[in-house]
Amino acid sequence: MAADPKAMKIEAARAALGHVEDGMKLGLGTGSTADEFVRLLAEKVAAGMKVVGVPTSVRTEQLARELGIPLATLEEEPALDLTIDGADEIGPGLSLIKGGGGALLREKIVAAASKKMIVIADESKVVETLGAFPLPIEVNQFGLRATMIAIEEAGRRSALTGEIKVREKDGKPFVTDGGHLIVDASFGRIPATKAFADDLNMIPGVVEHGLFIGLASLALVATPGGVKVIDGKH
Ligand SMILES: O=C(CO)[C@H](O)[C@H](O)COP(=O)(O)O
Repeated sequence: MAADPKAMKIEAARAALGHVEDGMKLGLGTGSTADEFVRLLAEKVAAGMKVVGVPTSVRTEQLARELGIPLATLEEEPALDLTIDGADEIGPGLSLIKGGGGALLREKIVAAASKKMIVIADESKVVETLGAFPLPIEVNQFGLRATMIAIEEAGRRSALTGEIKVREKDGKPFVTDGGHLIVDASFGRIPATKAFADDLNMIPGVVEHGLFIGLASLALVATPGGVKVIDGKH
């Protein structure tokens, strides 16, 4: 297989398609790798496969709609069979960092409403310890400074320090589909992932964070030598 990043994303997405069965209710992730899955799924739908997709972002909704995939909201289909999504980092036990595309809140809600979550990625996303990728944290706009201070304090309790900044797009604060802001925390390696995640969950202004722990059950990781299957124990 070529080491071209786009080709690797397509191969991971193609492998995920092998887990999709007729009649499934699917969570559709967000990002360039998830987009490749949506494109391949659309080909299957055009060929007669019956599925319903629940998108994790307005972006994915638009793509899936354009390509003719039948869609529902999570209100209409609150229990899903399978979610396929990308990740920014894949760590031990299939712990993940997500939110590089700013969709982490809906991605986590949809993954939690699914019997199974499969992560698709190229091998550059697999890490020994999460944290080289700045951790996206979705926060309420109200009380932003107080929330950022509380995030710094939570970091210090886990021996984590580093820059935290409000994500911008086109020179303005990036606003999520839910109307919140994203704070990216460049804390570096996060060994005590669960303890830090729990601490972040205690901050009232934190809507959700990009640490996904215990949600993914399988990762399909494209390498130049083929797609590697990682279960929850690597
Ligand atoms: O979490 C995400 C979006 O919120 C994406 O899954 C993550 O950023 C990976 O994206 P890509 O496949 O483009 O590398």
